Amino acid sequence: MSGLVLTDFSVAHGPCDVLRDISLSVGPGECVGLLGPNGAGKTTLMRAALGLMAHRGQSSISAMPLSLRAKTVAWLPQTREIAWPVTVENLIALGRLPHLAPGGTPGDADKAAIDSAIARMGLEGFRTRIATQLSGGEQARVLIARALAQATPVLMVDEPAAGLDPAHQITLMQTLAREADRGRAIIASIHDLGLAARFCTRLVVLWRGGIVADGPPLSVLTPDLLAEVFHIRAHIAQTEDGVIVQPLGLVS
Ligand SMILES: Nc1ncnc2c1ncn2[C@@H]1O[C@H](COP(=O)(O)OP(=O)(O)OP(=O)(O)O)[C@@H](O)[C@H]1O
Repeated sequence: MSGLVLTDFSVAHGPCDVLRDISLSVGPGECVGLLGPNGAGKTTLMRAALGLMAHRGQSSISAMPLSLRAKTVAWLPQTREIAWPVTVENLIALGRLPHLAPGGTPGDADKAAIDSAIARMGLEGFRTRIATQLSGGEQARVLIARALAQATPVLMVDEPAAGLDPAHQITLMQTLAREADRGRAIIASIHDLGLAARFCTRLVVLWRGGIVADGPPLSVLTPDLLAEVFHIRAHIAQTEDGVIVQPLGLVS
């Protein structure tokens, strides 16, 4: 199974580099939480790595031909847009398109992948609902299910927990962690430090155009880093349920 390798990777918006000379490798089995304050470049990094934005340097994914890219990486963008009033099941089935022959229809393996994604996102009762008529959080779960149904070795998701209630946030993060356990490479931008610390195997922090920390959650989320990068202090504890990170207040 493949992952993502970025080498000397830089991205500019206009004349300014948002990201400079980043090197990052994410392999099978890793669930990487991509952290950083607003505007740090998390979305930019993922979109450029996918080949959706111009960049300098190398991305192992953007270098692939389009047909291979669609079989290699599934992408959940930050802006959840459902363009057509299709049923939930048909929308999730779109995740199988890269695997179908031109003009082909879904076979047993495709139907199994769709059913599995529906089950993992708890959407059994929504199959025949019109996707555009769902709540924001329900639509987010449908789009995550579409990405899961794509069954790619790499899953890149931009703030996947945004808009989900606590139970569905935990379900989502458990699902991502399980997908990593099964050998996928997961890259998830995430603002909730508690969810990131508890469910990700590795955290990568973007700040001022570069990676300023990269490693296991407890080694990354130090008081100094939280103060300098996020301007917060937090309670951090290792419990039998995992790492807990609770922001407490601002530091100047
Ligand atoms: N199309 C654009 N044109 C010019 N600047 C842009 C454009 N898109 C993003 N930027 C700038 O690039 C920087 C990085 O944006 P990006 O969306 O990657 O950050 P982010 O870390 O994902 O932020 P957030 O946590 O707020 O979603 C920001 O300063 C943003 O204002």
